Amino acid sequence: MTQGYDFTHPAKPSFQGEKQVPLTGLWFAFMDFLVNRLANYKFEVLNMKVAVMGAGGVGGFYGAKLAEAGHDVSFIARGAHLEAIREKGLLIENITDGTSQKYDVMATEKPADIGKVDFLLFAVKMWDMEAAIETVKVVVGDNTSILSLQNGVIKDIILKQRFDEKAVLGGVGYVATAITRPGVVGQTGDLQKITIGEYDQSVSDRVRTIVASFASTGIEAKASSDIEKVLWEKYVFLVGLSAATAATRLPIGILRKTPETRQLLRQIIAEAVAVGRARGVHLPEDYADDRMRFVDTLPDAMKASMLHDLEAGKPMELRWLSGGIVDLGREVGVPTPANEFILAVLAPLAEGPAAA
Ligand SMILES: NC(=O)C1=CN([C@@H]2O[C@H](COP(=O)(O)OP(=O)(O)OC[C@H]3O[C@@H](n4cnc5c(N)ncnc54)[C@H](OP(=O)(O)O)[C@@H]3O)[C@@H](O)[C@H]2O)C=CC1
Ligand SMILES: CC(C)(CO)C(=O)C(=O)O
Repeated sequence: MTQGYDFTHPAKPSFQGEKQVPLTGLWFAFMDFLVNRLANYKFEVLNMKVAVMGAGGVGGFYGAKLAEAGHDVSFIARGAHLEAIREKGLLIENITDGTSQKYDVMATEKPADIGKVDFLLFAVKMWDMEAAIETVKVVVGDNTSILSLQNGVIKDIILKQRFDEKAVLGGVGYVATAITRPGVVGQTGDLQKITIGEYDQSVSDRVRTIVASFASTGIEAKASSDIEKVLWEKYVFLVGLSAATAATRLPIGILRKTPETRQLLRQIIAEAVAVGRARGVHLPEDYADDRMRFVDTLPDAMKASMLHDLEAGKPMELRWLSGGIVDLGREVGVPTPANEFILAVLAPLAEGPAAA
């Protein structure tokens, strides 16, 4: 089955570039302009066979949207959540406005039941990643595209090592979701964005298909010709938000107005920006200040998912967030003392309280 998508949809996908540094920025702005022109033509979006590894906050949400867009989606889930999805379907509930939508989807703990897919969406917590890769290998064939919406940049380094590098797309999801009870993914607020792109900076049909599919469901979907930069834009912010909220067990409101914690947050972000720049990522030199202005727009009560995990007695993604910046910084000789401090303070709880 094929579907034609109308790019006059209100949630029209955007292919415009992010704020760029001069010269390199001009090149990427030009590339994104071309993509934008291309995207204004209708094209056939093939129906894809999709597997979603991890039916939690992110996998459940974005996977359900792919089903809504008409794709054949199967979820790999486990435990009580799997049983509930099988019995009653997957419910996406907006906690803020009370709306909900039920999706009758296929769910299994045995990926072999699904067979080879066109598209694999990868969305488990980082501490589950290696085991999940082993489990899900069976759905990956020669023509399978793989997109991880996990946080950070380490996820794609791992995926490129474990699968064909060309299969891996870069992508970033902005949404605030969690499993609120078995079978139910709760979304807070109305933030729902996604940006994806090819690592070789080309504009492929698979990127256009996935962007158009998400856009058709109302998600603010974009393609980028500099996906590495897009990943780092979220990474530097999230490393700061995770570190500051988890280390203090406080939401962002009080942290950003207390001078000492505001300064710590800015330093964590500035170190991450310096690491990214030293690795060739096109982040502006003053990007930490840009991110602090963004931090000032967040709701007072907002906490990063890492603090939610800490409060729920789960492990944390500390070693891939703060720890990732420390490791990636060491590789290029950039000191990261504030990130090292956070890593040390939270490390005893990183594997969960049971390990402490
Ligand atoms: N939640 C959010 O708002 C956002 C999260 N992210 C990132 O997305 C990634 C996923 O986070 P999130 O969706 O919140 O995580 P969740 O814990 O909500 O979902 C992950 C799901 O995957 C399941 N799972 C893990 N391993 C397997 C396996 N081998 N077989 C079957 N199921 C498995 C987990 O089961 P179980 O519970 O039994 O472990 C859980 O249901 C993280 O990297 C996170 O940082 C990015 C943007 C926003
Ligand atoms: C900040 C947020 C909610 C944005 O998507 C996030 O990714 C997280 O807390 O892990």
